[in-house]
Amino acid sequence: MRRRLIAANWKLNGTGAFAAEYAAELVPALEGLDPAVEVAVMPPAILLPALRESLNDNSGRRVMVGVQDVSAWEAGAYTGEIAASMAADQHGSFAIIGHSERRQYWSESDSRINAKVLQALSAGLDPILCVGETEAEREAGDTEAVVSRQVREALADVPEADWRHVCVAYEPVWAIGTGKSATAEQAQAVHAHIRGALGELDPAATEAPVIYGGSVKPETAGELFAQPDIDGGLIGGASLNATDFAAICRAG
Ligand SMILES: O=C[C@H](O)COP(=O)(O)O
Repeated sequence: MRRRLIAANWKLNGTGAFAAEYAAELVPALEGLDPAVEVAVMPPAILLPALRESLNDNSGRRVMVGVQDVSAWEAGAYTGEIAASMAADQHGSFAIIGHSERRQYWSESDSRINAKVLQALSAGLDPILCVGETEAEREAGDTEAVVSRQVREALADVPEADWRHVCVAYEPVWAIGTGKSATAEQAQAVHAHIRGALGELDPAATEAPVIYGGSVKPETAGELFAQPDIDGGLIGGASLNATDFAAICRAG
């Protein structure tokens, strides 16, 4: 049985006070949630210790935390970077890697993303690798080729024993923050294709969860997560409201 994961990506939002209020609201709202559903929140890295602490204060230990990016390097003269091992040291469990905003605004290449995935795995973080096509690529009929390339290159050299720690997020770029989610059928088709691409890399990789991100809302989550190859979600805007995020977790 594959893992099921609902992850929040706060992007560039939040403060210590927001983290405290969020934890106090989220933990009771998740009461009774199916224990098989993993829940993780990725605040800006500087807020990770505050969020972890606030979750613990509210007995919210089942909610895991993580970061939105890690450095491709382990240590050294890389000003402004945060190493995967530092996030793990602060009790992070996950790292979003290769988000389309990082690919777009920081020109992250598949090979740089691959280095980050391998850093995360060796530090003991579970990478959530983001892949997805732009609107122009979809219109040109290139969706499958684009996500196949991203999966193949970003997940090169993953050790066989580490596949159980890898998660892929399919995030069509045209659906991120636009209010225009992929339909359940569109997403399911790409997820099935991604699973095939994972299998070509390594038979053990087909068990990696593939989650969907892009304008997921409490009202749309149920239909998306009911698809056979959609194992959860990576939630941006709607995750900033703890009540909405908890409702999305319940649909997982
Ligand atoms: O990481 C999350 C995704 O970019 C989705 O963001 P969104 O839910 O605001 O569309």
